[in-house]
Amino acid sequence: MSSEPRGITAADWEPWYQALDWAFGGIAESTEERRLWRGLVALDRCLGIYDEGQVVGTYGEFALGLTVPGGAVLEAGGVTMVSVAGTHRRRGLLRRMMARGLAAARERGDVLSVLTAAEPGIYGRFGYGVAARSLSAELDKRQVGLVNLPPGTDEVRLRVTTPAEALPACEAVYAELAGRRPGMLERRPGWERLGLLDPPAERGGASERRCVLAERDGRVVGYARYASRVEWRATVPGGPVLVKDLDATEPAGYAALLRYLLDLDLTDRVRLAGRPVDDPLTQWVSDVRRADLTLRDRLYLRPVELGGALAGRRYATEVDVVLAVTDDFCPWNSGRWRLTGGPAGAVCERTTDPAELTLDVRVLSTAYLGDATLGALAAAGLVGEERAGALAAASVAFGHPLAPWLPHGF
Ligand SMILES: CC(=O)SCCNC(=O)CCNC(=O)[C@H](O)C(C)(C)COP(=O)(O)OP(=O)(O)OC[C@H]1O[C@@H](n2cnc3c(N)ncnc32)[C@H](O)[C@@H]1OP(=O)(O)O
Repeated sequence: MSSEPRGITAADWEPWYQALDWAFGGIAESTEERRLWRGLVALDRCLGIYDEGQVVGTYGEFALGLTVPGGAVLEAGGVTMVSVAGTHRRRGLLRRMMARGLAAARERGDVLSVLTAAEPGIYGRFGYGVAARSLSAELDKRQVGLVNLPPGTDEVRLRVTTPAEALPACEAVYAELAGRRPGMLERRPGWERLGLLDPPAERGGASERRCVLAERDGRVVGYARYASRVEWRATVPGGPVLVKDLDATEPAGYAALLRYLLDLDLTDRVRLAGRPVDDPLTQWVSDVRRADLTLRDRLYLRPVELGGALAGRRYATEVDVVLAVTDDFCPWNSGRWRLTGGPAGAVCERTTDPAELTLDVRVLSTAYLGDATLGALAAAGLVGEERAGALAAASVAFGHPLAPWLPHGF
């Protein structure tokens, strides 16, 4: 076996993807979805490991642009389609593919690498930290209502249409949000089609997806894509409203959409997944205990070039701090860095000055978009403070008013 990863070509794709499918125990996706991912993946970044002509390892990447605090969009490789054949596991094949992938990302000039993990235990050893978590909720309509809705909610006009017809308006809303909230992905060509995926075989008895648009003063200010599954128990109707996407550029639009989803007849609950952890619905539900909120890991991130990553975002307050970072997997990032910056921009350069905060790259990754504060990470024993006061100042500077959010998987 040649255990060295190599690039693949279009001709390698089918057997390569078949190996991925087997390693996952069946990906169970529609032809339409498979075609979409094939069109979006950066084939020239995909790697395979072969044993006597058989694919035994796969690694793919999307070319993404990720919003960071302050609104800049940084180049980020989105690691995906990672697998090793059951016959070849725990021999270091994944480790080799990750090392090769990150070395190529560095050569290309990517600043960040991101992924969503099949299992949380896999990627920490490669320097990835959970940079954005997500919330799911199930609102029992008999127990949970909405209170304290924002002014203007009653002026919002709602219009139900198809996801295809509404797509341009939805994309405009998405683009506005993506510029504001860290963790969101810039909409590059082709990704808008994610919103249209609705294969009948994957509906699980639910309706075809619909789209409801929220309009105020003639402008679309939000949308929800949803399906419902009406379940009759004898003569009593019930069942969930399944919310796929819910995005709005202003609170009134968001509230009106949520109220509409809760008011749909013949259903008894509303299920939302992959929401931001600071979702406004947590402020509006009348009974937060019965909203069944669950927190999950969502976006994993690591810097490819630490200096570029820290200089690429902005900071809530002025900051001047020397970070001593360990990075065993990408040793070019290890060492001491002076970060100087604030709301207008930042510089991050190597320094020989004494360390003020010490931390591993994985911990820095968790604080990078503002999901966890450096203070909270220090309280967990993961950040060391060598200069009194450095932690509190840096912790505030790294924060962001909106929690980071990855609205959809990749
Ligand atoms: C971004 C994505 O695509 S996520 C999808 C990941 N893929 C899957 O889950 C598909 C099913 N699983 C697999 O294909 C394989 O088990 C993989 C890809 C997860 C791991 O591949 P392997 O070649 O066995 O990993 P490798 O031998 O390089 O192990 C590297 C390290 O990760 C650890 N590791 C591997 N898989 C797991 C896991 N599922 N959970 C926790 N730790 C893991 C190994 O123990 C090893 O630890 P060490 O560094 O302390 O020695």
